Amino acid sequence: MIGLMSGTSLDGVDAALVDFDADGQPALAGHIHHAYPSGLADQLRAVHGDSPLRTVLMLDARLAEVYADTVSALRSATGAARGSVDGIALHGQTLWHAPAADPPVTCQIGDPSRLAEATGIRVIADFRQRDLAAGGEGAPLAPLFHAALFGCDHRRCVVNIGGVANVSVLAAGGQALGGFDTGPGNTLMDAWTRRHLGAAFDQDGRWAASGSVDQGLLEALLADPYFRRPPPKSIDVRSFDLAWLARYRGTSERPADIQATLLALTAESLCAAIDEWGGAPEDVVVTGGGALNAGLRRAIAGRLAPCPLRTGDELGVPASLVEAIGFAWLGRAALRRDRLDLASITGARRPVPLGGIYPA
Ligand SMILES: Nc1ncnc2c1ncn2[C@@H]1O[C@H](COP(=O)(O)OP(=O)(O)OP(=O)(O)O)[C@@H](O)[C@H]1O
Ligand SMILES: CC(=O)N[C@H]1[C@@H]2OC[C@@H](O2)[C@@H](O)[C@@H]1O[C@H](C)C(=O)O
Repeated sequence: MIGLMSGTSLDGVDAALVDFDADGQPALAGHIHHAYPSGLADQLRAVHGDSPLRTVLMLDARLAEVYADTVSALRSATGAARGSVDGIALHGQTLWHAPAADPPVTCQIGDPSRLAEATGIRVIADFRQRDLAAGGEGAPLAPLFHAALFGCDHRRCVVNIGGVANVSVLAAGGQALGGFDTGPGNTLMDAWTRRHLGAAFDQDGRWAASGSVDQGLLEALLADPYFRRPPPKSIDVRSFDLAWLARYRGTSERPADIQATLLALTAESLCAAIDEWGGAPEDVVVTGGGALNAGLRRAIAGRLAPCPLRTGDELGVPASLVEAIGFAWLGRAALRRDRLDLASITGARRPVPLGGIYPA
């Protein structure tokens, strides 16, 4: 199974070729990262609720081509024959996520029909829709595969730090007890870095480390009601953008101090959520692109101590590939027609099958 994940950071596509044993344990057989072609991330970032349908449909088709190129590059890198791949589990690109709207909606684009046609491999997509239809938030879906990948004999939290950060709460024995979005992951730090340094991200939080946390601003940001709302809960990445930051920020702060404060915001909101709803874990595993940020890892580890912080890599799963492997896991579940129980995570009313199947 191939898992394709393109997340809210808009940095490109993570692709994982995954084999499963009879118990559903994944083994990574190969992977690539395919950066979005120049300009595409900016086009995606510019989409908003009132964007013309034409713009959205063009991006839907364009992304399917990018995903097909990604699958082709992964097959070349691994030598995987078309016939040996059971399917492509496609997350797609989230454009809009509004579980509290009436009716609730979530939108992931990247046309699965075109991808099936271009690759000759069946595609499994639209994973979030059925959960939403069953009364769930539609996100996060990660706790189920976090349990399969990282469940163990003690209480554990698994954190994904992408554009948005989410946490999964695992019981001793590995069962997923809960999971929710904790708030911003890398999104605000990335946006601030793009604005002031013209770079995609703040490598290892070095720029943040050159500034000082503005405690007053940090407290004001942490007073946003989202952080105190009990789960189930999930967010659109735009809920925490530079316009949100501008509502709290004075005009005189140094940009590096703001960056230090944004890094502290990600770390503190995440750790406070674990304190409150994490079930007193014996360790915390960090995954996602944010796990590669040494400065952010230090801030989280310092705040969680003495509870140990481990990375996905330390446990044998590359941190930046967990979501792509996870979607392969969800693709396998869809082909098996498993009904997945997300009641304690997204709030879905009953176990439902996730994902639509687009035959080759
Ligand atoms: N060495 C590094 N230093 C700092 N930040 C890093 C580093 N490597 C990766 N990142 C961060 O990780 C981000 C990419 O993370 P990832 O691929 O997990 O996001 P995503 O899958 O788009 O997000 P989501 O989980 O929200 O869907 C980059 O935008 C950057 O902020
Ligand atoms: C709507 C949407 O795309 N949500 C993503 C996003 O990225 C992180 C966080 O917000 C999480 O809720 C989710 O992705 C992961 C894979 C999930 O569903 O668990």
